[in-house]
Amino acid sequence: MTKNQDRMKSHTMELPRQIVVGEKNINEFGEFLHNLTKPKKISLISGIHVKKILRQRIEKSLKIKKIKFVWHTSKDNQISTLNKIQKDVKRDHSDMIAGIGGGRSVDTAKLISFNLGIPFVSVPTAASHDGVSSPFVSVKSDKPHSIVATAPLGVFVDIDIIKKAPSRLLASGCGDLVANIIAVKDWQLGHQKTGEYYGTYSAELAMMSAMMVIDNSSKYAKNGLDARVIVEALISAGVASCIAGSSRPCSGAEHLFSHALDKIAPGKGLHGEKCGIGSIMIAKLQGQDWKKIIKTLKNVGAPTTAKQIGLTEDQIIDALVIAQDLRPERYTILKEIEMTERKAKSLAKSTKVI
Ligand SMILES: NC(=O)C1=CN([C@@H]2O[C@H](COP(=O)(O)OP(=O)(O)OC[C@H]3O[C@@H](n4cnc5c(N)ncnc54)[C@H](OP(=O)(O)O)[C@@H]3O)[C@@H](O)[C@H]2O)C=CC1
Ligand SMILES: O=C(CO)COP(=O)(O)O
Ligand SMILES: [Zn+2]
Repeated sequence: MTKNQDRMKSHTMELPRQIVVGEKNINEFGEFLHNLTKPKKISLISGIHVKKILRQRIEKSLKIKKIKFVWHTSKDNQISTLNKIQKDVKRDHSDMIAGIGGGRSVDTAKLISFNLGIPFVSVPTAASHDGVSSPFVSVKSDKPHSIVATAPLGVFVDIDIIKKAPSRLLASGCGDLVANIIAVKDWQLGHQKTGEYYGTYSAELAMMSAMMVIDNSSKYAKNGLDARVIVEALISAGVASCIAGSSRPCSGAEHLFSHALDKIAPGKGLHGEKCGIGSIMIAKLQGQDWKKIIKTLKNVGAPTTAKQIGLTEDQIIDALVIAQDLRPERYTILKEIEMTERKAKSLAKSTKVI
């Protein structure tokens, strides 16, 4: 095998075996699982709001297929919560796990699946970010970025549920998609400057998923967001990460900014909202059309200023200053400039983020 082929080999990861995106199809969840691996017992991980909405229909679909089930509640991102759920899931002796909900529940299922070596399926109930089909998990630790776990064996989406989720979550998903424009540009820069692997196909797939929002955003401003387009774009972005073997096509300096805010102002704003705001400022540093990013985010109802997500000027400035140090091995445009407080303030002001 040539050196390049070998490098390519090391850069790909498993992909979901089956992705179903339907409408009012939650009653077919049991059949989906039966066709996937014929599980005898499944551990269901969800939050309290989502469980209330879906419990009846999910249980009915499992009973029809004679799949036993145990529910587990994901209430926060704490490692202690995850460890407790993992201990309980282990006692289930199930042969499948499901993460049902937003990123928190899907991430919890993803990490427990990886730790216990039990396959999992992702059942996103909100199109809020691209972790739905990726192998990456955002764990709360001193390393504030995602780590590799395992991709879902299957992804099951009921668009009707996504549509009925709080609209803020769908807008947040758009922010995470727009971020790909910045991330790919940073990946190209890293490839030029350090010779790191650059996967054209996965980069173009990530760009395509971002353009699905950017090209349609004025239509969304008039007629509302198209949940199917956005969730399929997020799935494509997650698949792009799988193919790239890293979050590189979907995470550049704008994500470093978001992770910095996770440290500076935990709980303020959704992941995709912070990435969207970071995209505005980093686009300007990259010489990209940052005004077009503001227009897109406004069209989809995503925040474009610190104030809109309860952040102060100083928090934005501090996040820009520390961002690159959170992941020194990931080359981004922030490595090309010394981001002082003065420069950070001027950048945030000139893009109307503060
Ligand atoms: N793996 C990855 O690549 C990434 C992972 N993440 C992680 O994802 C999490 C953020 O995900 P995000 O989705 O933004 O936030 P959450 O998963 O915290 O979901 C936000 C809230 O929305 C609720 N919700 C979800 N779906 C519905 C619905 N259909 N109807 C009503 N309420 C609903 C949830 O309810 P309930 O409480 O019942 O769950 C929760 O209270 C963080 O933990 C972050 O670390 C972020 C980026 C990337
Ligand atoms: O959020 C992600 C991609 O959208 C994951 O990226 P990170 O690797 O920066 O956590
Ligand atoms: Zn993201």
